[in-house]
Amino acid sequence: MILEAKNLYKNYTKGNSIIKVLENFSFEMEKGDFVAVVGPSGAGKSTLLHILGGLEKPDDGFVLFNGENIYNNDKNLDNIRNEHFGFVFQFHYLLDDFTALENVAIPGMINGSEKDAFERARDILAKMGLESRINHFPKELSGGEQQRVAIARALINSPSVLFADEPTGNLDKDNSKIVIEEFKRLNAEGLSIILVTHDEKIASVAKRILRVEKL
Ligand SMILES: Nc1ncnc2c1ncn2[C@@H]1O[C@H](COP(=O)(O)OP(=O)(O)OP(=O)(O)O)[C@@H](O)[C@H]1O
Repeated sequence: MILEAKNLYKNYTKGNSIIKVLENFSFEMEKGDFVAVVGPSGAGKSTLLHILGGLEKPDDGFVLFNGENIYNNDKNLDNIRNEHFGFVFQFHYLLDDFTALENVAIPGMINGSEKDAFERARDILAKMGLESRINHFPKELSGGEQQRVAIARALINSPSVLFADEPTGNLDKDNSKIVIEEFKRLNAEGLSIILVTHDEKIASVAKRILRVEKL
């Protein structure tokens, strides 16, 4: 199993009230799986994705990556996140003053040489059909192109699991389609993907649908 959640609990407190988000939630994911997380607004989809991706600690329970408890120690968690996990969000968060190529290469410099990072970035962008856009700045790209650059950036350190939170939430129909095709291609190449969406049509491209309910 590449990713497992065991008996997760998560509450938030807002003033005097407690918002229960996860209660004894367990989940297993095999390598190469493609899971779409769907459910009503406020059901806890993003919270679950953040907990599974090592971005937010559960109140109780475990998250295991390749059998290892990711929240065991902070340094280990940083390593797992940087080396094995990739993230794509609804907004691309690209750096305005850097080109598409630089945006993708920069996080790749943590784990290798600058030259390698640029070569890998060029490669990934080319596979996404963005070869002619590598020297463009984010504002010179369409919404779909920007999001594909953000996906390329998430892939620069060759993650084993890609976490995506409403990656098409900000895109029109045509661009959503292009981005979703990209996820399908990456999954076909062996990447494990977990994707939050409220769009059933997008969820239908996944291998498996995980429905979360509001507690
Ligand atoms: N940091 C926080 N502090 C307090 N409450 C929070 C916090 N983060 C999330 N919540 C609450 O937890 C619940 C689950 O939120 P979450 O964003 O995970 O839901 P979601 O299913 O992703 O919703 P949406 O589809 O609207 O994005 C919501 O009621 C939300 O208001």
